[in-house]
Amino acid sequence: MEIAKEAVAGGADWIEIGTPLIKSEGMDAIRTMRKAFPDRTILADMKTVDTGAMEVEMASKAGADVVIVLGSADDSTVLDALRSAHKYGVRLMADLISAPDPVKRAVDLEALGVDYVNVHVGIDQQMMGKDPISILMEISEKVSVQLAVAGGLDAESAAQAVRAGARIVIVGGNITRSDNVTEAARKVRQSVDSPESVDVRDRGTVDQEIRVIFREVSTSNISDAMHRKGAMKGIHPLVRGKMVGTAVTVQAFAGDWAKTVEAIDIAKPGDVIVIYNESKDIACWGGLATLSSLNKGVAGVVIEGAVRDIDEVENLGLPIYTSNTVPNAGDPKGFGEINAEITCGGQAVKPGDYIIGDESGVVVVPKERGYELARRAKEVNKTEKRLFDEIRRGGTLSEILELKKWEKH
Ligand SMILES: O=C(CO)[C@H](O)[C@H](O)COP(=O)(O)O
Repeated sequence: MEIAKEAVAGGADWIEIGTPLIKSEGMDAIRTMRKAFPDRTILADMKTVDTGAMEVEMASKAGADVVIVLGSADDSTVLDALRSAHKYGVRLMADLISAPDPVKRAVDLEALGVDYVNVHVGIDQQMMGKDPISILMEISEKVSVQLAVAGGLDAESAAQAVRAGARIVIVGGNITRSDNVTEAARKVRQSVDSPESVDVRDRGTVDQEIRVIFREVSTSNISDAMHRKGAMKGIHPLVRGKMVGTAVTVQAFAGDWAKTVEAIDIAKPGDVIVIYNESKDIACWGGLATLSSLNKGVAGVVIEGAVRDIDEVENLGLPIYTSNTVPNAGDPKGFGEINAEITCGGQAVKPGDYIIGDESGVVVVPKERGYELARRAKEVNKTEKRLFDEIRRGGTLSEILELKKWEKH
């Protein structure tokens, strides 16, 4: 309710009751919003896939103005939902989420007579790098039904969406999980009203985008996004500093520092050297290796093993995370491997995996899930910012999360 009030203050015309809220609170969620916002359009995201007439009836009687049916539902469901919508005086929106051929389905749905077609990329799909704008552009050339658009939109993509032909812009997380909902809604409102004035940023390559996001989030956010996995055990910050990069791995053996130092020559700018050294009592890394790494633009070093020259490495400032420190080193004998799959801090690390370190420790993100987990960690980060804001207003974490209600039974 608070979020809805703040979003309306920022200029939202419609309030969408999202599917998770409907699943949690049922039709009461619609009734409550209808009562609180008599002059706003209430959109019930029922995502109806069967029994279209009954679900539209329920939502309309609870106070919805517009009800969402899945675009990929059978034609019989869409048609019966439409009959019910006409009977109860509400409008029907068909949502193209996960439709196998969204362009063709949009044409069909227009022919069936729906009031709106929603070009929607779902939250899980967004995490895999899908966005709705390109599909919207294609669809807007083929239909004249009013188009809505949803799927990870913010002020910038809202402007792109309007330029691409959307009449209704549905924004979820970038408003509801903002720490300033009114301001976030106001920015979207401005973009929708003056889309031509909004500049679209170049996000760079996927790897650049991943690194930017990992810089913005914490290792705790990433570990949450990985369902409590990914964190190295027994590895702590030695030289403090945020570290984001891709792994160059080293398997080293007790008393031998040849491969750890040769890895510096193989590393590219922005890489993190991740070392498993058999011994925690003989250092495989020190001041000279650290200075060499700085010359190569290495982003940081992680060592299960030992580091020495602590006064020097602290002055040099390259982020180093390790399990131990000792004064003595071994010799460069030449055993070991560079860029083999290793285990460091109890985590499997492959060359190219994303390695992120901060005050809480180090997490490993498999390279093939880099984009997805960066995006999911960002979502965790947004939720936490919102929770901080709510706790600042008074109350406790358990009250705000309704912990008792949601404990496992
Ligand atoms: O229906 C939804 C998810 O299925 C969301 O409401 C919709 O995607 C908008 O939220 P977001 O902007 O966070 O994607």
